[in-house]
Amino acid sequence: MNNKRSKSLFSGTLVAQALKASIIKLNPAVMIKNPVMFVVELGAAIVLLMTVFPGYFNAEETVGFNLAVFFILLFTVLFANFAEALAEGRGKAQADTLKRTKEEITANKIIGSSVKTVASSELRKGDVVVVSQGEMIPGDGEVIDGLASVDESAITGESAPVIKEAGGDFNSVTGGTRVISDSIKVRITSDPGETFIDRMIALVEGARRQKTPNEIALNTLLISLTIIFLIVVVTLRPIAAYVGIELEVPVLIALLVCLIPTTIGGLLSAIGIAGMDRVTQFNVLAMSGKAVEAAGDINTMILDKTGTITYGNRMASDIVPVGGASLEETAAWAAISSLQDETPEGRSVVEWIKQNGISYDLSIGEDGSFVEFKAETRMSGIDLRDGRKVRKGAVDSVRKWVLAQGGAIPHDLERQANRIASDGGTPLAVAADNRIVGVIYLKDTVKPGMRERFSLLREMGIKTIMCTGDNPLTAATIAREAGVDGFIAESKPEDKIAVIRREQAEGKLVAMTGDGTNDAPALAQADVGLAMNSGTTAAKEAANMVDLDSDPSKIIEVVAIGKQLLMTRGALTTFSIANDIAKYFAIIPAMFMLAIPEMEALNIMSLGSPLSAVLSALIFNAIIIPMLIPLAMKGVAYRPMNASRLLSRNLIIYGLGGVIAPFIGIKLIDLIVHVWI
Ligand SMILES: Nc1ncnc2c1ncn2[C@@H]1O[C@H](COP(=O)(O)OP(=O)(O)OP(=O)(O)O)[C@@H](O)[C@H]1O
Ligand SMILES: [K+]
Ligand SMILES: [Mg+2]
Repeated sequence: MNNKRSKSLFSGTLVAQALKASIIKLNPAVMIKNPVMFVVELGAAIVLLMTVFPGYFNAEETVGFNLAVFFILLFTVLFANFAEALAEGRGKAQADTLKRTKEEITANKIIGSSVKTVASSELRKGDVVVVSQGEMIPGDGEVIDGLASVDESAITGESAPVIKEAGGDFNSVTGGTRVISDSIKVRITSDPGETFIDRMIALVEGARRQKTPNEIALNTLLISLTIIFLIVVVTLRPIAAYVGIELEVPVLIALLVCLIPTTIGGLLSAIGIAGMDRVTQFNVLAMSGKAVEAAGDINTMILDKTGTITYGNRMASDIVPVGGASLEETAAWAAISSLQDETPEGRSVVEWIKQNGISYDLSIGEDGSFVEFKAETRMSGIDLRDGRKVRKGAVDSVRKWVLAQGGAIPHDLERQANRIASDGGTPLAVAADNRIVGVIYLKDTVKPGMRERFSLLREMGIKTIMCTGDNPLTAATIAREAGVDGFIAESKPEDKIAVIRREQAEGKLVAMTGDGTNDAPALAQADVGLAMNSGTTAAKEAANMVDLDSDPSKIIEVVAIGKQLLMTRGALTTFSIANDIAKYFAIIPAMFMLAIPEMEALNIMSLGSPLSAVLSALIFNAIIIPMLIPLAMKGVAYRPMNASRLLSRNLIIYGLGGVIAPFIGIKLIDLIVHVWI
């Protein structure tokens, strides 16, 4: 995984800021948002009162013990606050860097036929500005005229400039990035305060962080456990009193805190924040924590062929005449149909012909009207001024088009096209008027390592479906080569949304990537929609994640990060609850030994004294929180495997580990504590 923005987890300033924040967070009005920890804080307050006014509570003999309990409880809360503050701190640091790029800049706003200099904060949706070489783009928008190379490193961290041009899928620009050559006219698409950088700042700062449904469910469980143990402990006192055992309030509070799920209660929000942070470090902006979690639960992943599974720079690598045409004739028509086709495919056709030294009469194409490539028609070409029409495109589309013109299909077309397709290439048929003259061989290569990545996804139980506008034979070849589970060929943009709906109807969660305006509905429909930063504004607004590096295959890693987040939360919950159960067995005998020394037989751990046993359990309960902070922040070690194997593995490691750890920990702490008591 690339980690361009990664900062050290425990850098000095971050720790110092987090320490300060953990004290500020002691404010009960803030603590109440974390009910488990709020109970601990309340317990600390009660014990403090008993320490300060011992006479009032009949607690003269135990002032020292009470004071110790108070401090341990206070630190338990501080440790939990520190975990959260540390997780938040990294986002805050990142937000500060972003804010610097947001400083007020001036904009050249076009009003009528004149240009007026205004502050960027005065720009509103629909305004048009000119941005020239060296200037900062004053707001998010779409290029409506011109072409420029733009340095987007302020938001992407990537120093290589990107080309932005009017029309097509590369027209969106982001405020705060810089034009480094040429000049463009930009129509502003967002009002102040709602720009991409604003959203990014809010995201990394966690300002809009809301609890996810999973977190809410887990929190409800933790609160229920807390209430149950509160009832148990409160009723324990009269029951014990009935049989003649008097249990001191601080001891009962210590028992309560040991029993309630403080470990996960203290780390829960840090785990969530750190999970989102990992996605951000990976240069992907997730609009919500919910999106990251959904990524972890994905069952089906829809991937484009061209550019996602393959490199996507489909280049003409051969031209094959059919129907008795000569190579020169075929090449000439291929070139003329591509003269104004600015797609990489179109440019590569002209380039191939030039490189192979084939000359043709350029003037034929003069004054013709260009027919742009569209995913719907799967063709591009030109209508010549003499009335003739030239097309190139997907073989079945061109075939239909020629038949509609009253033409015939050469008998060798299918053989040549199939040969190219079964090689994994894309055949483009070339037609002049009603005659098919040949086939262009567009070559594309599957990115290395795809097969391994898809088999990892399969192990995680995720089905991959490749969607392509290409013909079934090419699609099948690439699908086989890349090792995807299924494919859909000759798919139009609207077919993607149909696939998503079909999968969702079966109860599956679906992830997809996209960049075009026509991907927007599908991106919105998918549970996880990852838009490319290079893509259109519509795509970026519909998606719940944006990849700043515009690498569609990153969706695979995003899913892994989501899984890791869910696993980390599950593992630490298991560990926390297992811990509490173990502490129960350590502390209960000690409590009763306090009242009835004959119960010494229960002291199986042979702890120093009842008081030191209680304190040791409480100290262990506190320090386990900071000890687990690195794990909460970095996530548990992640290996792709199926859900049930993962569950049993984690139950063994974190469940069994959670039961054993307190016995060892408490025993060790008791050896030290006992010296003082
Ligand atoms: N510039 C072009 N001129 C004419 N036809 C083209 C051009 N580019 C692509 N095609 C044809 O149109 C088909 C659909 O292209 P499109 O870009 O929509 O899908 P794709 O790139 O093949 O698939 P994917 O959805 O995986 O990106 C291609 O398979 C090809 O046959
Ligand atoms: K606990
Ligand atoms: Mg495409």
